[in-house]
Amino acid sequence: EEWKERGAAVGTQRETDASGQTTVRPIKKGVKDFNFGRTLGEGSYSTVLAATDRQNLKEYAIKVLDKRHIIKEKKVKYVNIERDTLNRLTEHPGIVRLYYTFQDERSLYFVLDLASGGELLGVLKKLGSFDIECTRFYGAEILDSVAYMHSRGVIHRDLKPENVLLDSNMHVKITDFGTAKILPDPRPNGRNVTGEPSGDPTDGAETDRAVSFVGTAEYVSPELLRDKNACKASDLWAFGCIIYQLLAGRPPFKAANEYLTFQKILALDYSFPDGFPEDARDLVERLLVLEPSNRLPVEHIKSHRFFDGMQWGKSLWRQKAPRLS
Ligand SMILES: Nc1ncnc2c1ncn2[C@@H]1O[C@H](COP(=O)(O)OP(=O)(O)OP(=O)(O)O)[C@@H](O)[C@H]1O
Ligand SMILES: O=C(O)[C@@H]1CCC(=O)N(CCc2ccc(Cl)cc2)[C@H]1c1ccccc1Cl
Repeated sequence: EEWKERGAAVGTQRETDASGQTTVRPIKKGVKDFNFGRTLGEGSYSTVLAATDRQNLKEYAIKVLDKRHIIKEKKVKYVNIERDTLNRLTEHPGIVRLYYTFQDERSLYFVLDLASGGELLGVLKKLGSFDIECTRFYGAEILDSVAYMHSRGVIHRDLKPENVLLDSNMHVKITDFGTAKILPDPRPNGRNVTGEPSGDPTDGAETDRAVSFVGTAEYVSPELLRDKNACKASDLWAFGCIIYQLLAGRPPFKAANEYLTFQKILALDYSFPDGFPEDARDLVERLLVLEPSNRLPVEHIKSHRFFDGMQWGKSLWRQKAPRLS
């Protein structure tokens, strides 16, 4: 049962011995169960390879981490956070799913959904910017995925187009949970247990230990810069930056270096290019708000006029992705 709640091994195998005694055990996969293919990308501590399961011919992305490098760089904590968050986020189409973990003497392996469409950032760079229809669709899928994460007590903390991957049907697959914040299980007494940002700035704050992580400069929220506290609303700040960037082709806060970018964020120093769509502008203005508790909560974002007519829930994920032109 332990492995089930960890969610890491999704398969089970049944073995019946001579005496007819059947035991059900989690499937233990290993390197030899896969044919490794092309390199999909490299991280600071990882290499991600395409791989095929030799039994069911399913294709996966396998993230390989070198143990010595992880230990040397003191990143063991991030490995455990990535595993724990992925084990919590197992029931949503917009989140890269973890199927198995295994290891050998040199490496750790995470067997993940293959997102063969690459990064949203790559598509955005190629097109320059998105039209309203594409921004609505990708905004909706990202928001739906963030809402699910928050309902499971996970704050991503580094949302950005680079971490929004695309699957073979060009639907969203959010990745990179090594720097996420896992909230203690929601307290029953009056806390906002639906996972909605209660706007309470200490909601998910890392009050128990010094925050060592700050996200990517352009998407970092003011509260993280000011009080070193990330909360669910910090992901909604990043979401606002992403909506702006999809339509404008650049993020709202970008300066010559990180320090100047942080100054712009803390001063809310940004402006909209001419022709920026009115409805989107109104939405972004309600998200890029310095006080986390004054940001539009998820349910209000879903009913904002920018998303008028959007089908939320399962049909969002069943519809065809709009052609990116
Ligand atoms: N599930 C996946 N499917 C397809 N490609 C992936 C998948 N996960 C990661 N990649 C690609 O592999 C590359 C490395 O990803 P990885 O998460 O290992 O490191 P990273 O988070 O990008 O880098 P860093 O660790 O420095 O932040 C990325 O460019 C990403 O686009
Ligand atoms: O939680 C798990 O899935 C197992 C549990 C047993 C185990 O030993 N590991 C590896 C722990 C670990 C983490 C970092 C380094 Cl550098 C070395 C070992 C975990 C592991 C195995 C493979 C891939 C990732 C992880 Cl966290």
